[in-house]
Parts: sequence; C-alpha cells; structure tokens
Amino acid sequence: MSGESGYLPQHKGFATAAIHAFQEPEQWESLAVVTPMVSSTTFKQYGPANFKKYEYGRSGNPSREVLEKCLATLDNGKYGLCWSSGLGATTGVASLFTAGDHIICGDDVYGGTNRLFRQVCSKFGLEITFVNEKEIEKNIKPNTKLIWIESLTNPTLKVMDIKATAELAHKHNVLLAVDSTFVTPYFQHPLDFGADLVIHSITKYINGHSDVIMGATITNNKEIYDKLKFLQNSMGIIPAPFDCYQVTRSLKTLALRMQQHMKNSIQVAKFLEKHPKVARVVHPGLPSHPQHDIFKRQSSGCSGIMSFYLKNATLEQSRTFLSALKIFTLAESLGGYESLAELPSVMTHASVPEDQRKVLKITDDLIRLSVGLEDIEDLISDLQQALEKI
Ligand SMILES: C=C(NCc1c(COP(=O)(O)O)cnc(C)c1O)C(=O)O
Repeated sequence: MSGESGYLPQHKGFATAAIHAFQEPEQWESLAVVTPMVSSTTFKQYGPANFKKYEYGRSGNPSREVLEKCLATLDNGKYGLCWSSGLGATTGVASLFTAGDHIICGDDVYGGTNRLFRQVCSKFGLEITFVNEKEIEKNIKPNTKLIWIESLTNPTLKVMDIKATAELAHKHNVLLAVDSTFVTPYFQHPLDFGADLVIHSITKYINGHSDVIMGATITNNKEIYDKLKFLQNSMGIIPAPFDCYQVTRSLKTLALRMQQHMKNSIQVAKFLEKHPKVARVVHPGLPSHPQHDIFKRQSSGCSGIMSFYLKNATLEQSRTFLSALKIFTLAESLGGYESLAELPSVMTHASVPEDQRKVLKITDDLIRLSVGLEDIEDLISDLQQALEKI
C-alpha cells in the first residue's frame, strides 16, 4: 500500500531493525539469540558506588535498555525511554515543566490524557488549554512551553498536520509532542516532520497482544532525554523487566501485524460505508476522510483503528449493537490481535466533560473499532448480524 497509492514509502529496514537492532547475541556472555530477561532488582558492585553498568533496577535494566534503544531506532530517533504505561509516559513529559508553565493540548485526545492534564497536572500549577487544530497559534502565550497532539486523535480520528504544527511550535519557541499510538512507528515517524517528542502507549499496537501495559517516549534531543531519564528514575515510573521482554518479542511481528491490521480495517470500513444503518465512517485510509491527503503525506499506511456513526441511533440502540457482536469484543483498549469495539461516550471518554464531548461529536452513536487479525469474512459477517439487531 505504501508509495504507489499516495502514501509515503514504507520505512526501509523496519522489520529487520525490529528483529535485530541492539539485540546482538555478542553482548551477552551466553551469546543468547533471544535477548535475556533480567529480573534482578540489584547488581553487585566492585566496591562502594563502583559498579559495572547497573546498580539498581529502577535506574537501569538490561532488558529495558534493549527495548528502549530498539524503539528509538524504529521511530527514527536517538533516545528512547520506557514507562510503566502510556499515561506514565505522559506524566513524565508533563513533569518536564513547572507551575506557571502553559501546555496547549489538542481537544481530541484519549480520555485518560484529558483527565491527567485537567485533573492532575493543573493541581501542580500547570495551565492546560484544550484547543482544536485551527486555534493552536492564537492560544500560544509567553508561558506556553509545550503543544501536545495525537495523530491520529482518539476517538474521532482527526489527522493533525505534524510538519505544520512543528513549524508553528518552533516559530514560538515551543516544544511539540506527538502521541503516535494510533498509527505506530511502522507507519509514521513524527520526528521526521519536526516533532520534538513521540509518545506511544506500547499497550496498544506495539505490544499488540493485550497483555502488557507500558508507554514510551522517543526524542532526538539529548537535553530532553536526559531530563526524562532523570524523571523516569526519580518518579519510578518504570516498566517491569518481564513486560520489556514481552514487548521486545512483540516487535518481531509488528510489521506483519500492522500490514494485516491495515488490510482488514480498510475492508471493514468499506463495508460499513455502504451499509444503510451507518451514517458515517471515519477512517484515514478512505478518500472520504477530510484529512486523507494530509495523512498520506505523513504516513505510509493506517492501522486497525476506525470509528463510525450509527444512523439515528439512541444510546440504547448502540448498546444493543455492541452486545450483539460475537467476534468483536466489547472492551476498552485497542491494537491487539483481537478485534475490539467500544462506545467512547460512556467508556474511554466518559471522563471528558460533556460539553467538550458534544463539540467533538463523541456522541452515543459513535462506535470505535479496533479491527484485529481475524479472518475478514468473519469480521464483516459479525458486524452485519449485529447491525441487523438494531
Ligand atoms: C485505553 C485506551 N487508550 C490509552 C491511550 C493512552 C494511555 O495508555 P495506557 O498504556 O493505557 O496508559 C495514551 N495515548 C493514547 C492515544 C491512548 O489511546 C483506549 O483508548 O481504549
């Protein structure tokens, strides 16, 4: 799908890097081909404060370090850090700033990110303004330090023009952080377009097996990296070694999984677009998406995430539809091999103030799908039979 269909060419060597980058067997005494999982929380020292490389698991761990370096490479970055969750990574980034600083956040972001900024960071004196993409510049003030956007946004799947937003941020000497969870490093490299920081909920596509909660930050800016590494250790927002081992294993199939997620989600989107009980489908891979062209300018493809509006559906009818699904599982999260469906207005985005949800059209007829790796015929017939129930 990449290159010839108007998307960016696929990043060369991605699958090879995901399998081999920073995983040379020669780095281990055992010459292990599979990176060992080091669970030790502490490391023997030659003498007091005289240690080889690691002293304590929170400050550094071999399994985590391999993953952090590999993830940086996959996002075409220099410096990666892993955190205990996606929101843990967001907390780390927010902790770069101090009371009185101002953060501009895109209006359409994960409900937990909205809640963290609105109900936690503001308590520490950070001023947060939620704006739509057209109002970013007019909201920049002398104390603005960071612009935080998702692209794609959760759950209305808006595409933010990363290059234009980075140019705008840097014109005003402001940093740009891009949460790229919904697209993944396989399809999108925000650093290539000027972003200062990339954030991922590893929990989603990158781990892709719905069995790890983790986050990551990637940057090319050594000063930012050093500050974040200090915060990662000082705040203790680190992932477990076993989880790092699990994610390192998941990277081996990330390229293959993303290709199949893209194929399945576009077929599902095309099916729904023609269905009489569907009012509108929102999928960046469809020409009908308002920012389809921007999306293809900054990515080489799309994941399995999509949203759609049921036609004239009440909350009750949306509940009926979701309960009737048999292969799509009604659950929060996304990006695993299993297909999931959810109702953002009462689930992932319930914590977003109602007036904001209304403006964003996060209404009771909006269904979000994470299209997995099941046989496409089964997925489409599952949707068909559930739509017949309303
Ligand atoms: C759980 C869900 N989102 C988590 C999420 C997060 C938070 O990641 P956690 O690993 O769940 O803390 C950050 N950024 C985006 C774009 C996200 O979608 C969800 O949308 O179902």
